[in-house]
Amino acid sequence: MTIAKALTIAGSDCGGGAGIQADLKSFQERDVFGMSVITVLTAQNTLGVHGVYPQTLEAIGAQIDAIFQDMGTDAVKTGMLFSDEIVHLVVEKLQQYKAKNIVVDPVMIAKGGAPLLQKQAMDTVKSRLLPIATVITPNLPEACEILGLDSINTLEEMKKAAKALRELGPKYVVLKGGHLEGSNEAVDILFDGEEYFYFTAKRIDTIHTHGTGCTFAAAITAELAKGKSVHEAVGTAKQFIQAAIEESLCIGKGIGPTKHSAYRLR
Ligand SMILES: Nc1ncnc2c1ncn2[C@@H]1O[C@H](COP(=O)(O)OP(=O)(O)O)[C@@H](O)[C@H]1O
Ligand SMILES: Cc1ncc(COP(=O)(O)OP(=O)(O)O)c(N)n1
Repeated sequence: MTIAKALTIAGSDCGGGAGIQADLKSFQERDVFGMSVITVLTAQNTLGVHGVYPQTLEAIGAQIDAIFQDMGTDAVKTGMLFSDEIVHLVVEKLQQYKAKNIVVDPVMIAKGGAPLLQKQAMDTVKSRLLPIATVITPNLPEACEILGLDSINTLEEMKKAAKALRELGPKYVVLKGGHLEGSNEAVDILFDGEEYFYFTAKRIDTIHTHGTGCTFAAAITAELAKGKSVHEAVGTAKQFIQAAIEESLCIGKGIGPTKHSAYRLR
């Protein structure tokens, strides 16, 4: 019996809503065998990030080696990489093992405002990580940070930003519109270098959106691992995250997580 395999290289969210935990839940829901490399432990809950504890480069490198020297992967997602040294290491290892189907979620700031990527790492993300990506999935604040823009406020500005992001080297850009204000719709734009594709869903009125970015990018990764095209993968991931937000969970005192099993249980 064979099964598609996906690896997440990301931070741990002990609260279970984002990071490694959200990724593994999403892989499982999409019937993909999930594996993980933990870059950073966070002490985190629905109220915010209370501590960040990076793992040693030795520990991160050994986890990546263990997976690629034995099981291999059909797709890889990167999430919270935190420091310049970790970004360098992950890029080198992914190149060494010729990893395919690399989904880069350029995680920078948590919804509560906590920094998840040190400022010094930004140049390396741009010059080394984005160029090896098959797909990148920035949200609007991340796109602004990468491109040095003050804000992105309209779909036209999103299109321009997606084009500029693609010039940094990834094959596909999925620019997420979850943060676009004043719209009844949550619109994500996929740009493949030639055409723009719109993935549109009704905006759900809830505060419980902790981990939406991780969950969405993990669902894309799972579909790529199964051999789906990027367009198909983004379409499925959009339905997956929409269901997860529609049934999001009022757990904890702050911004609750989404329900990863919602799409499967419909
Ligand atoms: N309130 C919402 N209703 C429907 N979809 C949403 C909502 N908020 C975010 N999304 C969708 O969730 C996915 C993750 O987007 P976003 O929240 O922008 O990412 P991040 O968690 O990285 O900030 C995207 O597909 C986005 O369109
Ligand atoms: C460990 C860890 N990784 C990533 C994030 C950011 O997750 P995201 O899906 O962007 O959701 P929010 O945290 O912004 O709600 C995280 N918080 N922790």
